[in-house]
Amino acid sequence: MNDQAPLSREDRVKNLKGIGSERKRVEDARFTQGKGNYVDDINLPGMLFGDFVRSPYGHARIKSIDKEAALAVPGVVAVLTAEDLKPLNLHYMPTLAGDVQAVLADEKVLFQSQEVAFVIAEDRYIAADAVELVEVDYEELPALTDAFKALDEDAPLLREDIKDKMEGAHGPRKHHNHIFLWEEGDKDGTEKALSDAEVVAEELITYQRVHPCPLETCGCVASMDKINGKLTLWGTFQAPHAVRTVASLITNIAEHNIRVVSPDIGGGFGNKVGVYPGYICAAVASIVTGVPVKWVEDRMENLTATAFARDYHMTGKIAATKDGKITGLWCHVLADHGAFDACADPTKFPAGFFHIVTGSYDIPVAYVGVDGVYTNKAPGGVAYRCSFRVTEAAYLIERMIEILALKLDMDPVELRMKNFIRKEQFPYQSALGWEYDSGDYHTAMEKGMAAVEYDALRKEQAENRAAFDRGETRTLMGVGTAFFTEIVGAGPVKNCDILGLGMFDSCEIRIHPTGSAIARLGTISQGQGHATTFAQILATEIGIPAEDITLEEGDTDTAPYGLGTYGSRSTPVAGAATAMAGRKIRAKAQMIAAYLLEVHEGDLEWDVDRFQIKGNPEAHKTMKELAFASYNQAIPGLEPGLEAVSYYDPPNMTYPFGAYFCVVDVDVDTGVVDIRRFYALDDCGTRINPMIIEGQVHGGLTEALAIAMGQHITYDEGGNVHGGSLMDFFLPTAVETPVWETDYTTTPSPHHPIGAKGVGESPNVGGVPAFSNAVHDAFAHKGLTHTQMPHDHWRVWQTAQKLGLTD
Ligand code: PCD
Ligand SMILES: [Cu+]
Repeated sequence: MNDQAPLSREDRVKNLKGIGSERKRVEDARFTQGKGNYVDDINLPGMLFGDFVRSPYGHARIKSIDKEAALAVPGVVAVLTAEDLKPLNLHYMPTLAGDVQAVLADEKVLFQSQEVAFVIAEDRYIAADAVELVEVDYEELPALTDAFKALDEDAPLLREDIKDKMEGAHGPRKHHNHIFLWEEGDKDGTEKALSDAEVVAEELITYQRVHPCPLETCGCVASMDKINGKLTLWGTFQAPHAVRTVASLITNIAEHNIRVVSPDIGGGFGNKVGVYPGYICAAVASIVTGVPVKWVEDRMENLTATAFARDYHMTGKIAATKDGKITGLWCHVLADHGAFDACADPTKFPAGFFHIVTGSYDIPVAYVGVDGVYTNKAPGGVAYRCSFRVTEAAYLIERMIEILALKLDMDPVELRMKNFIRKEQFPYQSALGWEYDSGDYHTAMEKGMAAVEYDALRKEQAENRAAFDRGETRTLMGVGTAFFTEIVGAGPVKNCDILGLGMFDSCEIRIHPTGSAIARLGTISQGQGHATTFAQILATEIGIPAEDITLEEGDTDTAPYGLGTYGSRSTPVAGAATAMAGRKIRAKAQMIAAYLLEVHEGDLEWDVDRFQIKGNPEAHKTMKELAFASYNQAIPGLEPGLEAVSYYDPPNMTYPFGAYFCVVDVDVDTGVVDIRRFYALDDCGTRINPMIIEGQVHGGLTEALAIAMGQHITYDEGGNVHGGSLMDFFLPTAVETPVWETDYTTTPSPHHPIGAKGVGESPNVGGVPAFSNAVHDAFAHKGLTHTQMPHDHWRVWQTAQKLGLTD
C-alpha cells in the first residue's frame, strides 16, 4: 500500500520518539542561542514603563504623598497612588487564599518594600529616577516580625482594613492578627495514642522563610487597544487562564476582550502563580493612557516583595512502641503568612496538602492543626518546587522519624522499613484522608540501600567516630536518608478549585491533512520542556512522530481553558488530557480505516502508527493516510477533519515517591559541610522522557541543597528584610553543587491513562530532609537532636561549639 520501502516495526517505533524515548529538548535550540522570547523582549511602539515607590518601613502610617517633584521630571507621564485606584475599586485585589491585598498601600504600609506608588514614564530609567522624587511622609509603627508574638494580647494591629471581620475565608478568626485555624484528623484519638504510648518524641521544627528566586524576575506588558476594546497582557504567568478570569472579574472588561499570553518563562518555581500589584498597575496605566505599559521588577524587588515560601513553625509529636511501631502522629503549625494571606493553594486548603504529613508510613491515627497569622512581612506562601506545603510536611515527618530513631536507639532506615505502607495496602487510605494511588516503598528503599552500600557506610561511620574521639580526624561523617511520598496532580474538581475554577486541565489537537499536527494545552512550560514531552505522549497515542507535532501553550486566545503549571500537575492532569484527546483522534481514525479497508472496526488493531486488519498486517492504513482521508469524504456523511479536545478531571491525585541518601563530612572547626555523595531514587510511574526527568531531578536537588544549606529570608525587629539580594541570598552555582546520582523504580499510577505521575517537585520534597538528616546524623552520637535550617557554615560551627567539639 505504501510506495516507499516499508520500515521495520522497530524503526517505526523509533521514528515516533514516543513515551520513554530520550528525545532531545526541542526548546533548547532557541534557549541556548539567546533566541527565547521573554516578557522583557516584548517592545511595542510608544510603550511606557512603570516602576514602584516602595516602603522603607515594615509597618507605618502614610501621612501624605507628594508627587509634584516626580511629575516635574521630563518624560514622567503619571504617578498612581491608592487614591487614584479607589474610584476604580482597584486599590485592593483578591488573593488566591480568600483575602485581599493592597495593590498600592492604602493609608498604611505593612511590610518593607510594599508597593506605595507607581510611576509611569517614557523609559525605565526616567521612571526609576522619578521614584526617588516621590515624597512619602510616614509615621513609623511598631513592627511585628515574630510569628510567635502575633497573637499576643498587646500585639500591634496590622490589618486595619479587616479589623472587624471576625469570620475569615476559612472560619472564625480568634485575634486581629489571626487568619484561620485549619484542622484535620482525629484529635482525641491522637492524643490518646500519645498518652498510651511507650515512647513519644516531640520537637519544634521550623522550616525557614525562603524564596523561589527564578532567574527571570516577574513582569508584564499591558496593552489596551481602545479602538477594539481589547486588553492584552503578556506576563510571567504560571496560570494564564486564571489570570484572564481574575482580570475580567476585577476590571469588568468582558473575558473575551482580554487576551493573556505567557511567552517564554525563565523559571517559575511557584513564584509566578499569584497576581502581583505590578500586573494591575501596568493594566490600569495602559487603560488610562491608551498606550502599552511595561513593568519588570528587579532582583531585589523579586526577593523582597513577591511570593516567599515556607515560614512554617511545626511542632510534631510522634508515638511509638518500644520496638518501633508508630502508633500516632500529632502536629501543630504556626504559619507565618506575612501581611496578606496570598498563599497559592487550592481554595479549600488553606495549608495546602500539608496533611500528607503521615508520609510513607502506615500511621493509624493522626491530627494536624494549622494556625495562620499575619506579620509585617511580604505576602506569599507559594509552593517553591513542592505541591502546596508538601515539602514542609515531608520535612517534618522525615525529621521526626530520625528523632524517634535516636530515642529508640534504632537505625532510622530500619525504623522506616518497619513502618512503611506495604505494597499490598495500595490504594491506601491515610489517617488524614488521602487515598495513595500506588507505591512499592520497600523495593525502592532496598534498591537505594544496595546502591549506596548502606551497611558499609554505617560501618565506615563507626570507624570515623572512633577516630574522631582518638583525635585522629576533625571531620564527622553523616549519613542522611529521606523517604518521601509526594502528592501531585491537583486535582479532582470535586475537592480542588482556585477561586471557584475547578482544577481540571485540557488539550486540543488538530491533525493537518499531510499527517502533522498541532496540540494546544492549558498549561505553560517555564523550562520543564513540555513542547518536547507532550509531543511524545501524543506520538505514542496517535502514531505521528513527535517531530511532526507542534505544541502550543500559554495563549488564552488559542489554548483551551486550563489551570496552569505548578504543583507538578501538568503531567498528571494535562498529560492525561493529552492522552485522552489523542484517543479520541484515534477512535475517529479507526472508523475511517474500517470504512476504507471495508471491515468492521472491531476487526482492526492499532499498531504503532497505523490500523491493520487483525491477522493481516499487510492490509493497513497509516495515520498519515487516515489524516489525509479525513479531509475528504472519508466516509460519506461523516464530518470532515480530525480534531479533538479533552478536558480532564482526574479521579485522584498521583503519589510519586522516592528514596534519597546523602553522605556528608562535617569539619567541626569551620562548620564546612562537604557533600561527598548524593543518591536519589525517584518513582514517578511511567517515565515519558528519562533525560528530562534526570534534568528535573538535578534542578530540584540543587534547589533542595540551596534551602537546606543556605537560603533564608529574615526580618529584624524593626521590620527590615535581610536576604533581599544575591549578596546574601544563597543561590548555588555549579561550584557548590555535588555530583547527583539518579536512579528509579517504576510503579505506574493505576488511574492515569498512561500511568505517569509528576516528578518536577519530588527532588525538593525528598532532598531537603536528606541534606538536613545528614548534617544532624553527623552529630547524633554527640547528643544533637535537632537544629534549625539552613545548615550554613556558621550555624554548623555553632552546633559543634555547643556540643563542645571545637578546639
Ligand atoms: N513521569 C514523568 C513525569 C514528568 N515528566 C516530565 O518532567 C517535566 C515536569 O513534569 P511535572 O512533574 O508534571 O511538572 P510540571 O507541572 O510540568 O511543572 C511544574 C514543576 O516544574 C518544576 N521544574 C521546573 N523546571 C524548570 N526548568 N523551570 C521551572 O520553573 C520548574 N519549576 C518546577 C516546579 S516548582 Mo511549583 O510552581 O512550586 O508548584 S511545580 C514545578 C515535564 O516536562 C514532564 O513531561 C516525564 O517525562 N515523565
Ligand atoms: Cu510547598
